[in-house]
Amino acid sequence: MKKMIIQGGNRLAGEVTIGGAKNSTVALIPAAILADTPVQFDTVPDILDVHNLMIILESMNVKSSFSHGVLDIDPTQIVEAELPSKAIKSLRASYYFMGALLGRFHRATLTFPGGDNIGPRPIDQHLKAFEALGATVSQNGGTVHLAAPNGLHGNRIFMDMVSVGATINAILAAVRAEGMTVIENAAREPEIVDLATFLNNMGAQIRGVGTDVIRITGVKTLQSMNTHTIIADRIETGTYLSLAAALGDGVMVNNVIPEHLEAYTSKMIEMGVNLQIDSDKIFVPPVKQLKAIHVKTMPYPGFATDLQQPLTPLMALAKGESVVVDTIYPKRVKHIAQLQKMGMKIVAGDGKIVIDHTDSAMLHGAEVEAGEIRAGASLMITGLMAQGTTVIHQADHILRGYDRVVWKLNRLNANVKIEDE
Ligand SMILES: CC(=O)N[C@H]1[C@@H](OP(=O)(O)OP(=O)(O)OC[C@H]2O[C@@H](n3ccc(=O)[nH]c3=O)[C@H](O)[C@@H]2O)O[C@H](CO)[C@@H](O)[C@@H]1O
Ligand SMILES: C=C(OP(=O)(O)O)C(=O)O
Repeated sequence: MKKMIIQGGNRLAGEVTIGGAKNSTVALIPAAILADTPVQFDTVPDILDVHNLMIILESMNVKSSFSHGVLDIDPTQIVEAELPSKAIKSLRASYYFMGALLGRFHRATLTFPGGDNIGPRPIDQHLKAFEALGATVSQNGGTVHLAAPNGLHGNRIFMDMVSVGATINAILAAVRAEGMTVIENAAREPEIVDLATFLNNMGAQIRGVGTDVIRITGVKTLQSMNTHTIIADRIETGTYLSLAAALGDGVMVNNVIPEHLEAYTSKMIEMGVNLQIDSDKIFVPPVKQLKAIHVKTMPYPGFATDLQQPLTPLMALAKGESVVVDTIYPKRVKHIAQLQKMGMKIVAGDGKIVIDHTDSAMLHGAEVEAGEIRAGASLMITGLMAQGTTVIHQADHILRGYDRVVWKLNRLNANVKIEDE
């Protein structure tokens, strides 16, 4: 495990460039094993999830190399093998190998995935989708066995709830199945559109992504002809927008898709942040006075659950009481006790999180723990705002999803380092 050490109190200024989206990347890498040719991705974020997915690929004799944001994957010599459970458990998205292996070999055996501990994260809708396509599902302790000896056949799948992961897994299993699959009540996140763009460019027939009805006509082969450029990470973007507003003297955030963040930027604007939004970048000027807001997390295009914690330090600066209701993960509260240790006035109860005005002079460095990635992001921003030294233990959670975060922050005039525990 690593720890992040922050000397707080510096004002930040300059430019930061956002990397490729974690939640696209972690679906694209498993999707690569559906190809009959080598594939290449660029603007790949340098995050732990990518390195762990590469370990999983290696176990199947799928060679990959990653340098300067370019990831090459050659799935042409893939073999069926036992997947390394430590790497599988290190991230959530390892469950995409269920859909991808099912699509490729018509069977898969995987241990349950890990990922952020943010309350219950069942995978019943993923399994329901696989069954609808003709797979049998059996579970044995922490292991899931999937088998479709007669192949996969397109079908109608109505998702009981809007799920990013289940929608992606259904796409991965259906893309090479026989016949047509219709996914209803599908999730509409931009990362799903990115995945479908990659697959369609290889010859897949996926229509309707970005709406709640996705139609997939199965194809026999997928062949990559070009490099796929991963979309910008909207959650990383939102994190830098928040920290720029909280302690910036003018920060330009480059490589942004503003349309993916409208629910978030509209809340920042409501708070009084005079964001200057351009086609692919956003300038955050120094902020004078902030108003309290109410936030309710929703599936896309609503306010993302992954952004409630990164916005929390900014809400603490606002005059009055801000309220967060996380409808996706009501138990996503791992940041609260840690932020209290740093002097923030924040409490949870009755299904909501209440953040009261905290003068930045009252925030002080402390020893805290990043219980999960976005809790870690809120501690990191608060540590930058606070006077003194903050040590964030379990910082691997942050490194799991924030591209070259120490380098990016220090270029903005922060004082941050990572050390082994
Ligand atoms: C790798 C990745 O892309 N992770 C994202 C993905 O996670 P993930 O794909 O795991 O999240 P889902 O969209 O599936 O979860 C949404 C809700 O549905 C519930 N549910 C989901 C599946 C299922 O089979 N049964 C079930 O009950 C979940 O408990 C949750 O309350 O979307 C989340 C919600 O936007 C984000 O926080 C994560 O960053
Ligand atoms: C919850 C998250 O990630 P994961 O689904 O990979 O655990 C996140 O990115 O905020």
